[in-house]
Amino acid sequence: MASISGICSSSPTLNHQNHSTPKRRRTPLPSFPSRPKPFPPRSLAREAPAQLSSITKPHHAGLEKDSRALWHRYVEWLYQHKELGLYLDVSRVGFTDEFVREMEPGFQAALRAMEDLEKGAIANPDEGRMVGHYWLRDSSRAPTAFLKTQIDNTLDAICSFANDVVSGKIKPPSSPEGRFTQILSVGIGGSALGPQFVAEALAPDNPPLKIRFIDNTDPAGIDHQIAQLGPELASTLVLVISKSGGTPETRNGLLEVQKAFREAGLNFPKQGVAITQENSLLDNTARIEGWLARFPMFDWVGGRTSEMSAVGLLPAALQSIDIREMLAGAALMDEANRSTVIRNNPAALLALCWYWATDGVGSKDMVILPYKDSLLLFSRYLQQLVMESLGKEFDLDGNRVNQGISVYGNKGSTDQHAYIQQLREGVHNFFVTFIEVLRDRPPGHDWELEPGVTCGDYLFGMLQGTRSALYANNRESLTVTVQEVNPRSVGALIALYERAVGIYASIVNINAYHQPGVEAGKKAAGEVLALQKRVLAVLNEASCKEPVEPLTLEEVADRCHAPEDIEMIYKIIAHMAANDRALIAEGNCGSPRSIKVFLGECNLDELYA
Ligand SMILES: O=P(O)(O)OC[C@H]1O[C@](O)(CO)[C@@H](O)[C@@H]1O
Repeated sequence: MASISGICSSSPTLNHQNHSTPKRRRTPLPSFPSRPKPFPPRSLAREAPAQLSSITKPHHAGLEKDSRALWHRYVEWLYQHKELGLYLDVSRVGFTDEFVREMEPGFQAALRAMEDLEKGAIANPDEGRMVGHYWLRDSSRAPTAFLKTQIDNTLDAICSFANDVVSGKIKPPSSPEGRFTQILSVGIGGSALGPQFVAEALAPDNPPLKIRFIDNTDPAGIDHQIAQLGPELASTLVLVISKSGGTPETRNGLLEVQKAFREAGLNFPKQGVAITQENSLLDNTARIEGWLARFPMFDWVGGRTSEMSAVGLLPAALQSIDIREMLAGAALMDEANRSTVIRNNPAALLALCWYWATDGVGSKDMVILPYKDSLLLFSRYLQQLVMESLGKEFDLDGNRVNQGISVYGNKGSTDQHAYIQQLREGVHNFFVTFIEVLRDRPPGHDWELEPGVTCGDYLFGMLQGTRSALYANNRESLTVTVQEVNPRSVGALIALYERAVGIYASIVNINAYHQPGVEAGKKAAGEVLALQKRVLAVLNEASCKEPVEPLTLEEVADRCHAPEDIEMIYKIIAHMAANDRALIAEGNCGSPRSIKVFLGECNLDELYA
């Protein structure tokens, strides 16, 4: 059907790479810049601490280098959560006692704001919403009995559904195996990143159901996931996850999966599960079509803090991950984070270090380096949690602040052989968070690959060596240590960062719980697709003429009444030409003015519609 001529058959301009390292404005900083004034915390606790004057970094020559003094600082500031076996070492961040004193009133106000938030205050003023992800792991804190019951009932429903699927009580309609063997999770952003991180961190080597993800509207990526499932599509449970129930990428993923089911002669509704807000488009579709199950996503849980809702818990439970342990770890961490003493409150300590390291304006990037393969996706998970929460143009008073902290990372020691060279010696625009896991392997599995040395000792040595080498060059770092990667520690890590983000946002006076910037891109994407429809209509009209009338790009733009959109029209045509779309583009894509375009087929129905 498609006919392409000229060299327009390969799209010259459309491939924009997604880099995991976000681009950011580089602000030249003197080696020890003045601290900006901390913004008086507002949001919920509106009182501005009177003594928050300018907070300045002392003009000493560098970080503490005397090893005894450093050891003293390490011991003095080391945070330990005994029950969780979690430590936070902030000794390699150079904040001073004076800085902590000056920040104290701001932190107290932020902690009061957090207390109000947990009691059900409208903490997301723009959207008029409560922010209740903390209730998910301790429903007794929910502000009403109704919400408590909703949380408890949903958790019970998740556990019972997962048990029934894993045990084979709930069966796929036409699988020879007689039980579900695969999960295909369709969702994006907060509806994918938590489940991906947790699956990578905690799924057993042979889970009862293996999980794979469609988290984009990339047709090749979708095809790949479906092809990998092969005949097991018949025993695949499809989780469609979307809080709003209307996200285009997720809708497209669903439509593509439904098409694959039709082509395989399978009955999609009997294998489909929706996780979404009540009465969303997705919820209504699932209800009307009679999908296998539906689980609620609550209005008061944001996408990026939804890992402990059905969004994260259902996929985890289906992989036999102990979700009650995850919740327990998060609840213990939440409790610790309610301390009003900064040094006893790990989330506040993190926020304090972020403020110090980034001057409270995001002047340095947060590099997350877990020394454990299973925590590989933690940095990607945190990228959304931190950047979507803190990356805001305006503060709560409407001042333009362009806040945020850029997050990237991968894993150690792998990154030693990639970008650590630059961290040690290159541009000084970051601080590092090491994630250390004390237990190398399950007990009884270790062996010495050299006398007295195990593989895990090497990993440990690499972490310690990198930390020391960075510090020696005045590069600041934090270290979070856990005993092992298990549901409890992963729950605690998620809770730690969720709260640190909330506290930090309060300190810099921004709304951490909305994402107005995302809408601009979504709206623009919608406009491009609308323009594409107009381009097709104009081309159809010209192509239905006798003889066919090939059009230049200028002519297409004029007839679309969109001369200002000519570049976008060129890109639309190049994209369609590269994709066999019954479009004939003659000329050279490298010289857009030479292009003439028409359709290989004339659609009279559309013309006279
Ligand atoms: O769960 P939904 O409504 O499909 O949204 C997915 C993601 O899209 C965003 O709204 C941003 O576009 C995220 O905040 C969210 O996690």
